[in-house]
This record gives sequence, structure tokens and C-alpha cells, in this order.
Amino acid sequence: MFGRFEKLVHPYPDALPPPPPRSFFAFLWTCSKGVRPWLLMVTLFTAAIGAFEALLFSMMAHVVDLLAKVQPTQLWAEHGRTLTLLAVVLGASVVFAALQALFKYQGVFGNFPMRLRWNFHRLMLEQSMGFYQDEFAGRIATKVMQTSLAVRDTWLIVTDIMVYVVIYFVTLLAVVGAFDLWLVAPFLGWLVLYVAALWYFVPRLGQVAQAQADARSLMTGRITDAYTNIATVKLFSHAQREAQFARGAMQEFMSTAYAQMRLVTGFETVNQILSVGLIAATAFVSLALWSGSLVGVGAVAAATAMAFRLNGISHWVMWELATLFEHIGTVQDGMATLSRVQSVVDKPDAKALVVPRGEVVFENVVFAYGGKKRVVDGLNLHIRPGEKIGLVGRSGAGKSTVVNLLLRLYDLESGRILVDGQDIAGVTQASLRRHVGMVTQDTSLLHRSVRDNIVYGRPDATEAEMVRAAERAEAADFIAGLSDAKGRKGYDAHVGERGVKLSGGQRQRIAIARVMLKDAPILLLDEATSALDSEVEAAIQESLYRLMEGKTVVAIAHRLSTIAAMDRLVVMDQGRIVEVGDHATLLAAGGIYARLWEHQSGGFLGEELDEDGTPAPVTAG
Ligand SMILES: Nc1ncnc2c1ncn2[C@@H]1O[C@H](COP(=O)(O)OP(=O)(O)OP(=O)(O)O)[C@@H](O)[C@H]1O
Repeated sequence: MFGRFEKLVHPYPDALPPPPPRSFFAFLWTCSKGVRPWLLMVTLFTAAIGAFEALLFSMMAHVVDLLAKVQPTQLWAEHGRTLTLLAVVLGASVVFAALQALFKYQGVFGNFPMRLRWNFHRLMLEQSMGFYQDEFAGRIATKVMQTSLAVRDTWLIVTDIMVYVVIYFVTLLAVVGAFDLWLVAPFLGWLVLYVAALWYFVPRLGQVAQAQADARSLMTGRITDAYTNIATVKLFSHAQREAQFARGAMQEFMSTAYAQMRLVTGFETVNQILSVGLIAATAFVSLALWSGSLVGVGAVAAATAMAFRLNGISHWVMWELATLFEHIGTVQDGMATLSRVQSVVDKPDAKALVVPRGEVVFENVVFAYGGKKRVVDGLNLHIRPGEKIGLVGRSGAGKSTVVNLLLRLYDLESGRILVDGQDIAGVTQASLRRHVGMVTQDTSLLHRSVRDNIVYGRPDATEAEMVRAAERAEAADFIAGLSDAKGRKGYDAHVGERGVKLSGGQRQRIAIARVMLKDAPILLLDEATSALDSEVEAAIQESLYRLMEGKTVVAIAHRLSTIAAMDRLVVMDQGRIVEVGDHATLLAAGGIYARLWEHQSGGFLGEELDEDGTPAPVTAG
């Protein structure tokens, strides 16, 4: 039976929804897709329960009146049917409450936020690199988690708790009104004052909660920052300073906590005064009516009991309203990120890229990060199928940017990039990236096993293919010796967050193995061997050359010796190509390349290439 209700809302729908709208109510409404019928069921049963609770007092009054009139020995004989009916009504209320709980807890409570997380997470994975460079990864994750919960709670507070309160109060007025209209007066008077108190306190509590959330994230941010950069903190012996820095944020948090607690004490007191006033007024009015024989004892008991019960409810409502404001704040905050329109998107008619040859053409490519200064400025380059290009230039010349543009991590300002004649802006991003293998300078690995990290390049690869790739990347030997804290060894060992448990060179070799396994026709190497020592580099260079066979390659390296043997070297400066040629031609030309080479080789400008065409390795200066 639970299972049936648990399956009402599918937490992982297949279809990826478009980014939700950016206005608050539209956002909430869109988020509720797939859950609405069940939210409505919760509302209906809650309304029934609210009405029932108030009617319970009327039933109680009825029983009390019976007791006042009937002889004890005659009670069952005369009123047995009425009492049985009351027992049946009570029993029915249990069924209502159970159904409400099933819809609410089994149907909505867990599934609704998980459905939102699943959708938001997939939307975030589709976001461009630019998006992630503007936002902290941790903040995005927090927004995905928190906003999902806040959307659920906003819906539930409105459709469940508020409905309960309204129905309860309306029924209550009807019940006391049925005793005598004068009895309605204390409750209405209380309502006016209570709403005025809410009017005053709830927005203030909402504001202070918002300030507190900001102060909390500042405090957490400072503390996390210190832990993340613990090496720097220790290196400079700044533990004290860090502690003081965090204390500043803690104090800011405390000031919001004090402000909040003042409001709470204020409201608690006002609420208590109102409740006592209501009980006293109800007792006074009902007793006065009873003295005039206008109502029975039952009405006095029921009206006073209702006044008592309202005391508890009024408390609860204030807190629910205050958290509602907090949730609204969280939703509004998360909305800005989660409803961001994706910037690099597949065209509706995008086809899969086909790469029979591997020709790459840059045509008048212009690009600026965030539309500001041009980082690539009118770049034209024709890379023939199977050609190996070395991209050279000073730091900041735009080399990595060119490589990122070929992967379509960003969209161009103008111009086109063609792969085998197909504009990469018109093909699906997934198909483009399937055809491109890339090894970058700072490889971070996923916190999974070594095997999982390598087969990330080709999930359907066999074990033998995976091991072969590791061997070719000179990684097999050190992998055999790996073990993690849980005793997993070799390819099963987990590598730690971002691969921190491995050395830079080891990480790099796993990354190279991954790309070897992927075996894509276009290969991009961005400082691929920079983290390796000379011995390993020499060994890997061999396998990289093997990897490059038959592929179109664009390689960036600061250590020019590693790319000097490429078919063509392209020298960039300030986003433009300034020199093109092979190693010898560029040296002879005496331009930027010759100067860079001179720096690195200590002035041996005319250095000869080895027999195999590779210049003797030199270390960067
Ligand atoms: N995500 C980014 N947002 C804004 N500007 C960026 C971004 N990435 C790079 N830049 C800027 O673009 C310019 C080119 O950077 P790029 O990384 O392409 O140079 P590079 O030639 O690869 O340098 P290096 O050799 O140091 O890696 C630099 O001025 C850099 O500051």
C-alpha cells in the first residue's frame, strides 16, 4: 500500500524540462509539474481534517449537553445511537488523516524535491563553461539542494498548513456562531489583533532570517576557505589570523541571531497576551450567555476549549509563516541561478558530427570572454586532415582559448569553425566532443576508482582495452602499486577528491590513458606533459606520438622542445596568428618563436634536431 503512494510522483522523469521561468510565481508553478494532482489531494484531505477538528468541539458540546440532561443509567438506552454515530465519525477521521499522510509523506514529501533536484542537476550539467567560471561549484550545488526543498515547503505550507488553518477557523466560527452569534465576537476580535501581530512580526522575522542566511554562508565560506587552503595557511603560519577572520563572520551571524531572538520573545509575549485575552473573553461571554440561559453547558465547554486550542495553533502559524518567508527568500535566491538560460545550446535541427578525415578550419574567428576584450581576434587557420600543429605563444596569447573554442565550450562572437566542412555551431555538442580527445595541464580526476576514471574515455571498453591504454600511457606500473584507505588496490583504488591522492604526473598519465582509450580522430594537448618528469615524459612522448598517428592534432606546450617536431608551428600573439612554419623556418625568421626558443635553450639558437626530427629536450627557463 505504501508502495502505491510512493509511486505517484516519478522522481526521475526522462524528459529534460526547459529552464524554468524567472518570475517567482511562474517558477513555483512550473516546478510543481507532475505533482499538482497530489498536492490537490493533500489540500482536500487537509481541509476535511481542519473542518473535522473544529466540528469535534461541537460534538463534544453535544455530549456535554446530553450528560447534563439524561439520567446516567439511561444514557445508552436513550442516546446509544448518537454515541455510536460519534464513534463512527471519529473512526472516519482516522481514515482521512491516514490518506492525507499517505498523499503527503509517501507521495509528495520525498519525491517532489528529488524530482526537482534531478531536473535542476541535469539543467546545470547542460550549462556552459562560462557559467561555471562565474559561479562557485559549491554554491551551485547548495542552490540545487536547498531550492528543491524550499519549493516543496513553500507549496506544502500554502496548500496544507494554511488551508488547514483557514478551514479550521471558518468551521470554528460556524460552530460557535451556531451556539450564539455573540460568541463569535471574541474570536473575531482575537483574529484582528492576531493578524496585526503577524503583520508586524512576520516580515521582520523574514528579513532577519534572510540576513542570517547571508551571515551563515559568509561564516561557512570563511571556514571552508581556510580548510580548502590549509597548505597556504600552514605555510604562512596564519592559523590565528584565519581564526580571527572567521570570528568576524561568526560575530556578524550572532548579531542576526540576537535580533531574531528579540523578535521571537516579543511575538511570544504578544501571542500569549492575545491568547489569554481570548480565553478570558470567551469564558466571560459564554458564561454571560449561559446565565441568561441562552446557551447550554456544552457551548461554554466547547467555546472555551476552542479558545485554548487556538493558543497552540497561533504559535505554530507564526513559525510556519516565518519559515514560509525564509523559503520564499531561498527560492528567489536559487531561481536566479537555476532558471539561467543556457548560453551554449544545440540548435533545434543540430545533427551529429561526422569526421571521416579530420580537417579543421578556423575562419575569421573572433571571441571575447563575456563580450569584453577580444582574446581571439580574426583568427584564420586551416589544419589539414592528420596534420599536427604546435600552438606557441607567450602566456595569455590566447592558445588555450583557441582549443576551448574548437571544443565549443564557448560560442564565437563571429566567424566559423569547421570540422570536415561542418560548422561546429550547427552540430550537437555531444557528437563534437565525442570526436575530440583532450589532455589538459591540470587534470582533475573524478572521486572514483582508477578504472572508472580511465573508462570515462569510452565506457564500453573491455578490461583488456582499459589495461592496454594504461600501459601505453606508462601508468600501469604505478597503478599496480596503488591502494586506498578502504583497502581497494590497483585499478579498484579510489583516487580521492579531484585525484588529490595521486601526484600531478600520475594524474596526468591516467588522463592520457583515458584519451588513448577514447581514440578520437582529433586530439588536443594543452600542456599535456607539463606535470611529468623528464624520464616519464620521454617515455610518454613516445606513446603520445603513437597516439597522434593518423589523427589531427593541436598541441600547446610552453616547453617548446616537446612540440618543435610538429608538422607546423603556429605562433600566436594577442589573439592573432603572427608566425606560421616549421621549427627551422621559424628559427631562421628570427621572430617571437626564435626569441622564445632562445630563452629556453639558453641562447643556442641554431640547435640541431635529433635524428628522428625531435629537438633535444631542454627545460623551460
Ligand atoms: N574564463 C575566462 N574569463 C575571462 N578571461 C579569460 C578566461 N580565460 C582566459 N582569459 C583571458 O584570456 C586571455 C587568453 O588566455 P588563454 O588562457 O587563452 O592564454 P594562453 O595563451 O593559453 O596562456 P597560457 O600559456 O598562460 O596558458 C588572457 O588574457 C586571460 O586572462
